[in-house]
Amino acid sequence: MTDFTSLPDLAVRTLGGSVIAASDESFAAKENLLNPWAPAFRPETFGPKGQEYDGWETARRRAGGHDWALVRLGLPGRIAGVVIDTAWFKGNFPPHASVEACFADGHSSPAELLDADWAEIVPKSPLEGDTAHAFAAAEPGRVFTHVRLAMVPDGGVARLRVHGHVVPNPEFLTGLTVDLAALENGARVVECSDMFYSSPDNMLYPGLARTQAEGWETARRRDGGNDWALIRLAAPGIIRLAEIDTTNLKFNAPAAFALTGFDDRRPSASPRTILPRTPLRPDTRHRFRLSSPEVTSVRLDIHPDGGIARLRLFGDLAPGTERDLAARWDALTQGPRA
Ligand SMILES: NC(=O)NC(NC(N)=O)C(=O)[O-]
Repeated sequence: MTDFTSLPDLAVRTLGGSVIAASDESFAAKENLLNPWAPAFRPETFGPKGQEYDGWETARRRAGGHDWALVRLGLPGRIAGVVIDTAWFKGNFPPHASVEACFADGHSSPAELLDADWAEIVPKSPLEGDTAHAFAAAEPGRVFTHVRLAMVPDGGVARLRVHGHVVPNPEFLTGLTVDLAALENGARVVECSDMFYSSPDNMLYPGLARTQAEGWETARRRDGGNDWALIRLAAPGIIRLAEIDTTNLKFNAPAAFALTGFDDRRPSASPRTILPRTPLRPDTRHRFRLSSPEVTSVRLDIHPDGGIARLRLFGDLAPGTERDLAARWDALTQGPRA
């Protein structure tokens, strides 16, 4: 079962993940585990420490024991599955690996995390060389903030991907005007017409897109239709400012876009136009003040096709939502908030 790989990678560096400690990284840096790009390899790149790898690689253990790496997730969430990718590690992959996860509120140090309540989410499992192994996670209903990868006994792993559902801490949403479309607040693209070049979730990532590849880009459309993406918002809310950014899309920005709102709490309610079809410029951050009705999801139509670097939908939570978010957080983190 590998369909969880379409969920966001909660550990990836571009969402704020960090390898905060490791038992050893003699051959290759622990930070490589969370690189967003596909693992690369060039043979015969021998440095003073050996062949260079785009992954985490430890020394050959001679005294027993095993190696481990401690990862702070970029975003707290429910983990559906992990991918342990041994790409390019052919004679030096670990024969076994396991993954544990824990929840820690605040900003815990590696030492403090030793006492956390660790749950095994992937039991000790055999690995192959040069292979992406997808493991469904145990405990998919709990919110976790950290994971610990164990390589038994030693070796190299190119990437650790931790796919799941973002569960935002309500403390950072309630009483504030927030980006209701931000991945970090719990929004997600749930359907789209095309993701030929890149995933539409990219539009919801934090910060600015550095290149065209960090946004959403569709193939050239030849059928007279238009591309679209449906975004489930972080929470029901009223949108006050829409920002649509075509930065880096110089020759493949859409000619125009439109936003339509839906209220999934009232399935019989008709879709509401939030912004009618509006022209777009290439390589430009466009901003529009507005006041939408209460909505739970928004469809972005782009005409006819092309790329979008970022979509931001700033607004206020609908009344009553704050209580629901707090109740969900308390239930999934198992215990009342301080
Ligand atoms: N040729 C290798 O890759 N050797 C080893 N690793 C590195 N990085 O040189 C090893 O011993 O695991």
